[in-house]
Amino acid sequence: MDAIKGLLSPLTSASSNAISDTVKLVVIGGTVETARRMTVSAWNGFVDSFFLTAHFSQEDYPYDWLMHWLSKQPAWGRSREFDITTRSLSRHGLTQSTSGDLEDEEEGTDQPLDGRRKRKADFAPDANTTHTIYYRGHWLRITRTRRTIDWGTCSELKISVVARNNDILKKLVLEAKREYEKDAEHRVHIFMADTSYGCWRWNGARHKRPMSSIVLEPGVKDMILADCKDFLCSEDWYAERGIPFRRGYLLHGVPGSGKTSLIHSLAGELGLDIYVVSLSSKGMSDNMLSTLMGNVPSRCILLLEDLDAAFTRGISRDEKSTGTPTGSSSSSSSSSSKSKDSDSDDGSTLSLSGLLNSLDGVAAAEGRLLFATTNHIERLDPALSRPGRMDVWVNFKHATKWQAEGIFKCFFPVKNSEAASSGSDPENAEKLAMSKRKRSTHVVPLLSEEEISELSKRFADAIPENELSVAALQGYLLKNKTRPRECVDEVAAWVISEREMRAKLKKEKEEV
Ligand SMILES: Nc1ncnc2c1ncn2[C@@H]1O[C@H](COP(=O)(O)OP(=O)(O)OP(=O)(O)O)[C@@H](O)[C@H]1O
Repeated sequence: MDAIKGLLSPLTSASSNAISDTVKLVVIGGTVETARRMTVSAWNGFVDSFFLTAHFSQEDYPYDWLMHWLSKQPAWGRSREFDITTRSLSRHGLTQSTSGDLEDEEEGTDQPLDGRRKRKADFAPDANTTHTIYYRGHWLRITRTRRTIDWGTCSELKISVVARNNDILKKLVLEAKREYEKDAEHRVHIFMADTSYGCWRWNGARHKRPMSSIVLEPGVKDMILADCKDFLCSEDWYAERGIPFRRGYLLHGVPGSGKTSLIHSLAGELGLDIYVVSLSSKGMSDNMLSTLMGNVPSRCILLLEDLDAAFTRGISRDEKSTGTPTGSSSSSSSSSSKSKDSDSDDGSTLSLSGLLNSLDGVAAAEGRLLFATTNHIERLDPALSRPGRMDVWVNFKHATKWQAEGIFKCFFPVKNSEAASSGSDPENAEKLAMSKRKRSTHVVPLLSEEEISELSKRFADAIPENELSVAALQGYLLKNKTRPRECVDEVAAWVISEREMRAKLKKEKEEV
C-alpha cells in the first residue's frame, strides 16, 4: 500500500501544482484584463470630461473646409496609410492632395502635355487612423471614419481637444473656412439633383468664367448682375414688406446663345454655388422636388434647365392646380396627355401644382436666385413665368454684328495688352507673350490692337444679323484659333456653307 502511495505521490503533487498554476494564471489574467478595462474606461472618462469632441459629416460644408485645411498640414500628409485616387469624389477634391503628385510637380499638374492631360493623384490618409496635430497651443486628435448611409458611404471627421471651452474649435473651423474660401475663390461648385435618393450630389468645381467672355448686347450683363447684387443685399427690405426673399430669372431664346454660360459666369462673380435640377429626369415627383428644394442652401443659384422639356416629357398637368393655363389650353392639353403617357415610362409624376408649390412653398429656400432656361418660352405655363416666380425675363437671340465683333476680340490676344501686363519693357512683354504661347499647345500670332479691331470689323460685316448662334461663331473661330487673318478672309465662304448645311438638314427633316 505504502509502495502504491509512494508511486502516486509525485503525480498528486504534480497535479495540485498544475491546478494552483492554472488558478494563478487565471487570477493574474483576470487582474490584467480588469486593469486594462479600468484604464480604458478611466481614459474614456478622462476624454469625456476633459476633451471636447466635434463631429463633421461629409454632407455638410465644414467637413470640406476642414479636409482642405488638413490637406495642408504636414502631419496629415505624413500618414503611413493612404487612400490614393485620381478621382475627385467630393467637393474637397479640389485641393486634397496631401503629399504631392505622381507626376513631376515642376511641370505643373493638370496641364495638358502634348495634347494629353496629366492625371493628378490625390493622397488622403486612410479612414479610421487617428492623427495628432498641434494647433495654437493645443493637441488635436483627428480621426476620419466612414459610415454607411442610404446611398452609400459617408465620411466623418472627429476632432477632439483638451480645452476648457470650444473656442479653439471655433477658431479652427473659422480658419479652415477662410482658407477654403480663399482657395475656392476661382471656382464655382456645381451640384446636381439625385432623384434616386432626393439629395444633391457634388458634380465638380469649374473655373470661374469671366463676365467679359460673355458677349451680349450692351447693358444686358450689367443689368442682370446689378439686379442679382441688389437682391442679395435686400433681405431686410423684403422682410419689412413681407415679400418672400426669392428672385427668379427666366433666360429664354435660341440654343447656343449664352444662357447657361451667363449663369455660370454670374455664379462666379457673385461667389455662389449652382444647384442644377432637371424636371424631366427619371423619378422626379412632387415630393422629390419638394425634398430637393428644402435642401437647397439659402445663398445659391438654383438652375432649372430646359424648363420646357419638363412640359413635353415628364411633367403632368394637374387640372386643379392654380397654374392651369386658360389661353393656351389646346397646346398644353395635348402636351398633358403626352406627358401622362410618358409618366408611366420614366416614373416621373411631377405636376405643375407640385412644381409651383416647390418653388414658392414653405420648403423653398429663402435668399436663393432661381434661374430657368428654355428654348421655347411659348410652351411655358403663364403661372410658372409670372412675376414673383420669374421676375426678370431676358431674351437671347441669334448673334448680332456687334456680338460677332465682340466674340472675335475675345478669341485673339492683343499684343499691346500683353505689354501692358508686363510693364513698359517691350523685351519683357515679348518674353511673357512667348512663355504664354509656349504653355498653350498652339501658337497664336500676336496682332496689334489696330489690326484686331480692323479684322473684327471685317469679320462682323461678313456675319448676317440674327441668323447664326454665337455658339456657331465660336465653333468657327475655334477651328481657326491660330489663323486670325485667314479666318476673316474665309468667313464669307463659311457663312454660305452653313446656310447650305442648314437648308439640307431642314429638307431631310421635312422628308422624314
Ligand atoms: N453670348 C455668348 N458669349 C460668349 N460665348 C457664347 C455666347 N453664346 C454662346 N456662347 C458659347 O457657346 C457655347 C454654348 O453656350 P451656352 O451653353 O451658354 O448656350 P445656351 O444658350 O445655354 O444653349 P442651350 O439653350 O442649347 O442650352 C458655349 O461654349 C459658349 O462659350
